[in-house]
Amino acid sequence: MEDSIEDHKPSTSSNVGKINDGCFLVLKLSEDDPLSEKKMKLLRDKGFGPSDRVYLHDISAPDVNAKLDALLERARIIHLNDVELYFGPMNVDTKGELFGPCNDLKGAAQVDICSEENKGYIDSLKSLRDEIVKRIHNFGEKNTLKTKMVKEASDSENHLVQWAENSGLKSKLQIAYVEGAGRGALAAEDLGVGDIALEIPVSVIISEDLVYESDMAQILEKIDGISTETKLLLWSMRERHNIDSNYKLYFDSLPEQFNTGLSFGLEALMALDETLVSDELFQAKEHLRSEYDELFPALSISYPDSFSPEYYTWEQYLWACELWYSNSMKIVFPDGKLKTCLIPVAGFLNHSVCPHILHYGRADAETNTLKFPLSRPCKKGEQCYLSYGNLSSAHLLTFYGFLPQEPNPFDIIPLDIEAAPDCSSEEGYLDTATHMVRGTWFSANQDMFHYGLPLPLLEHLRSATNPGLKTMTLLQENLENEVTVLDNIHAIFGNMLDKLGDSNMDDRKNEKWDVKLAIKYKDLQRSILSSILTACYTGRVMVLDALEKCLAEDVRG
Ligand SMILES: C[S@@+](CC[C@H](N)C(=O)[O-])C[C@H]1O[C@@H](n2cnc3c(N)ncnc32)[C@H](O)[C@@H]1O
Repeated sequence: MEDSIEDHKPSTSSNVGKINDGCFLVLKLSEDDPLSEKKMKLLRDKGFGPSDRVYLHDISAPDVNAKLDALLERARIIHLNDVELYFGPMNVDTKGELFGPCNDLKGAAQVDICSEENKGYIDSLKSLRDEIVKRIHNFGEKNTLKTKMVKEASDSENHLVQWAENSGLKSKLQIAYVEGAGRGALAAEDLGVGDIALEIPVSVIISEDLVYESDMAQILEKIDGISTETKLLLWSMRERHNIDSNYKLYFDSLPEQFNTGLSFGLEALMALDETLVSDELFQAKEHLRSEYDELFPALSISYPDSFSPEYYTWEQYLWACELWYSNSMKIVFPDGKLKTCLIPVAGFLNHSVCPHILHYGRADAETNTLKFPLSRPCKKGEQCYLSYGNLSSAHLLTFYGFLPQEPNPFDIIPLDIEAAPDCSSEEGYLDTATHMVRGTWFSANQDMFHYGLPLPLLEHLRSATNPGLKTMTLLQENLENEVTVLDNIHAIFGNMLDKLGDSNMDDRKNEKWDVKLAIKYKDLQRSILSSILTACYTGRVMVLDALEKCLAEDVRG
């Protein structure tokens, strides 16, 4: 899984403070946040200062909602990542709506964390906390994915859980086979915000330490420039066949085949032609093949005892790559080191765009365990989802071999346009060289001058087409410019859609898992592009209507 630590580390420094005039909550934007300047601008636009306080004595029952709205709005802005920041202001400026489900949850969870740190002002904090939990609950109700259990866990999963429990695992989850995702973890009881779904002893986690303790370490040290990840990969290729391995039950529980994009056959690759994922997949596979060729057969010839040729075929190398790409997590250990790990039992957690578990990734030094706390409730029997990070469907397809069921706000289509020199604009967030679009269904603003399209892109093209024009006005020159901008966007994305070809020509009867997935991905990309074209079309109708009115008024004088 992705860099869980970076993804899940709150970018705030949040605090509960006390001075003479009372006890207060502060949500500060971290100075280390690379997006701090843009976020600061957004905070200012919304009327917030850099470190506003919310005094707890101000929070009386009827008032709690207004206070919480302000805190949440602040928290949401602080938690924006670059993609959300690019699209976000459009949502917030118009309706004060969500930036995205995960961001909203992060905002709420972060505010909630503050409340637990304080001993005084219990009533105020309690009412604030209750309201937050209520909102998280409502949010969860709207974002529940139905899981169909296919069958109960088999011996290999049960043995693994038993082994981990013998080493101290505490689990409130039940492993089972779920429809469309292999194994998954279901809540064994009703779980609430803050409950620990899993607590995993560090002793069962597979990390680089095991490589250093093995006989391979000395050989691997001699290889120039070899990464820790490759060392782990090579170690796991042999360890999976070691009948005396301490991790035998873990390796026994892994699938024989991973079915990620890296294993796509020719037909599936052809079906992906002209999609965003095509190049990414091709390059990833080329890269892995050249890495493999650099190491083998040389290592097996020089050290046949440690790198037996039967365990180090290309197919097995690819299997290990898929294992590490789809199952590893980055964890900060009690010694403070960030390590890429395989985590038995936690590896059964599936991903969701709207997950239950967001904040994990730092082992607890006191208990020497890794905890997976819930950021939103999960009812008994419901599947408990983890966030693998803010990942696009292209990435999930390539490295994990699935596409999320829910709309994914990180499914963006990038557009490389040089930023026009004069398009820095008054809006801090617009001075970007990388523009992008995503499905217009994520946009809260489909009105004139927005059309559900990203404002930075529109502003860029407006300025590039007619520099110095006062945009977003109902004046003739501006409206004519607007038509040109919409036509340009339509041409760019219409061309991309054409390249994807006719969906009726896709081989939908094909039974192969990879071809099916490839076609599903292509359909997704088509629907994003179609939504952009529809936005341009309806936008054009709106603008022409306004232009007609404008010209009629001019004629009337
Ligand atoms: C860390 S493992 C999770 C456990 C996995 N389901 C299993 O049976 O081992 C990651 C893999 O689970 C599957 N997966 C995760 N989330 C999924 C989802 N939302 N839908 C379908 N498959 C998913 C993908 O095959 C992915 O490569």
